[in-house]
Amino acid sequence: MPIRQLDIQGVRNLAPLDITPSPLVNFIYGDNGSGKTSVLEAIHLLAAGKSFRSTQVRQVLSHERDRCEIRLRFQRDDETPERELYHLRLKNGDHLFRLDESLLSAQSQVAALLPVQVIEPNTFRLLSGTPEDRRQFLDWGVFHVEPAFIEEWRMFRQTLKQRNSALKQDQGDWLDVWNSGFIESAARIDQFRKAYLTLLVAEFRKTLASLDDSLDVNLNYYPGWDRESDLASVLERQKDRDIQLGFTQSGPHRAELRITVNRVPAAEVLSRGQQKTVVSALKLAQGIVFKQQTGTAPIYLVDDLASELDARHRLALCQVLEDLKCQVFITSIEKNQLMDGWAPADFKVFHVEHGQLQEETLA
Ligand SMILES: Nc1ncnc2c1ncn2[C@@H]1O[C@H](COP(=O)(O)OP(=O)(O)OP(=O)(O)O)[C@@H](O)[C@H]1O
Repeated sequence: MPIRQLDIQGVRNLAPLDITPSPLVNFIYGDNGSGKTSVLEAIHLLAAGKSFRSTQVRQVLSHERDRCEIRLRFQRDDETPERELYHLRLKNGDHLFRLDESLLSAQSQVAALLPVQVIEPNTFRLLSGTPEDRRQFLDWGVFHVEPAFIEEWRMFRQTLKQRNSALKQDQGDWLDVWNSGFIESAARIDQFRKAYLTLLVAEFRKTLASLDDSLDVNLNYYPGWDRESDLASVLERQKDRDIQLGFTQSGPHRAELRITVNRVPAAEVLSRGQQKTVVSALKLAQGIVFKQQTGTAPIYLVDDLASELDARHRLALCQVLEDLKCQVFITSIEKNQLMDGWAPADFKVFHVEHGQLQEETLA
């Protein structure tokens, strides 16, 4: 799924840039504050519709400009023609996404075309963050390998909204109207998630072992309701409390991926570096499953590779990325932190200084 050409304008401190990345590994190095992360952030803004470090997209736009523009040409595989994705975002919040000459109505259309995975210094928050963070992680995988999932999820969200609205208006008698659709949709979402998890868990185990074979981490799926009961009985049992609270306490919107070590949440027992290793293994496993199911790998954005990882773990992570034969953009402060002990088969090096990005010619 490589990006063949990348053109960024108006993002943070970056001077307008237009580069032809390697279809495999791209090293980006430079001093603190030079603009390395901003390059990754721009790709993420187009591919995922948001920044991975600011909750407010507005912050990504250069102080000096009223808009940012990101344009890239990508190719799904060698057999398919190149296509162009374009994203325009104005300071007032207006934005658009375009594929070749056609406007796209939903960002999810871009996400489906250009799947990206991010490994960055705050990546460990997947373990310490909210159940919703882990649910979103799980659903990224389901969305990308099961085309029917997004529509099912949209329908479920709609039914949930209507059910919650009935609860808020204390219309308990109406709940049965929504319950059957809610339960059917919940069952389908649960099936999609479980099928995906079977694939993910197997790859996660192998990947974690190749990054660090001393870690023994378990993934447990909680569907969003008491596993011992069926959802219909749970809803019936919780009806009065749901009315009191004004929302539905159980269902696939409450699903979670529990990540534990000896039954204790991994975030409570693992060191920062170990947490980063586990989350990296999860994200790499998602890429491996994605490639198995679709024939092509996602693009990896690895920001500040060295943060929290020693040389051995860095090298192991890079090796998994190389084996996956995916396109990678990796940043680091020191060039040798990137290239020490690892010389991928095909790579380009870019240096960033005060927002200016230059490709280095390799001897
Ligand atoms: N909206 C903005 N407009 C212009 N400049 C900005 C804006 N937001 C941040 N900056 C500046 O742009 C630079 C962004 O740097 P970035 O985070 O990409 O650097 P980096 O090379 O990844 O640094 P580090 O190694 O410290 O993580 C910083 O110097 C920051 O002060």
